[in-house]
Amino acid sequence: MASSSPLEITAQADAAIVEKPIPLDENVLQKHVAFFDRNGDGVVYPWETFQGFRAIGCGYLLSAAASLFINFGLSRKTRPGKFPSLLLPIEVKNIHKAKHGSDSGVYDTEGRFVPAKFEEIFSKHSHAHHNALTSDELMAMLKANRVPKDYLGWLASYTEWKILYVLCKDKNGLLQRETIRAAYDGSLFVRMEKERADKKQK
Ligand code: HEM
Ligand SMILES: [Ca+2]
Repeated sequence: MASSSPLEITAQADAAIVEKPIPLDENVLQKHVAFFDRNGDGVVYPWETFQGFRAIGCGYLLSAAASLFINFGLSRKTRPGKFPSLLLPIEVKNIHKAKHGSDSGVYDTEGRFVPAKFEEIFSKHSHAHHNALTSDELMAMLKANRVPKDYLGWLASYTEWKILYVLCKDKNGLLQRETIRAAYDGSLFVRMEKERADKKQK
């Protein structure tokens, strides 16, 4: 095995510590969703959502349920005009229109990343550890974000965060800050797919 030079090791460590700022004019919510646009044509069909879930290691049942639920729920909101399409396409460029209530506010109404809101997740809710959420802390955050009577928003937030937690908690049951950060811009999904493909090859 080739050994890394001290310079390379320092560079790797720096990359792990320093969070690269994302320019505010970049649409981070579109990046979150683009992973699921498997053929890159700007539209996410239910079978692409399914393939994306499978690619990051979810079982058939969860992937099937998620793709129906997500495309059914979001297609109409992102489509131009009044008429729904039976193929349930989600238009990536309009994904900000699919935002729901009772969320963290980390994506603004245009789908940009709001660093102050991201910091708030940890300043308000991570107590046991500096940069990670326990399962209980996550639940407390979801409850704190709830807008009264916004039941669909509660359900949407609950599923988003619970799936993230179940798939990506570490061996101590913690959802790390870095994992959450990478979920927002979708780089987490790319990494999970690659890790899974690498494992399969071995
Ligand atoms: C394993 C797959 C996925 C996970 C773990 C996941 C997780 C998340 C998380 C944690 C949030 C942040 C919510 C907040 O800030 O309170 C979020 C937001 C969002 N996700 Fe996903 N997501 C996944 C797949 C998808 C897919 C396939 C779509 C659509 C094609 C999608 C569309 C959205 C939208 C529109 C939001 C914004 C909600 C809002 O801020 O109101 N996500 N997701
Ligand atoms: Ca597509």
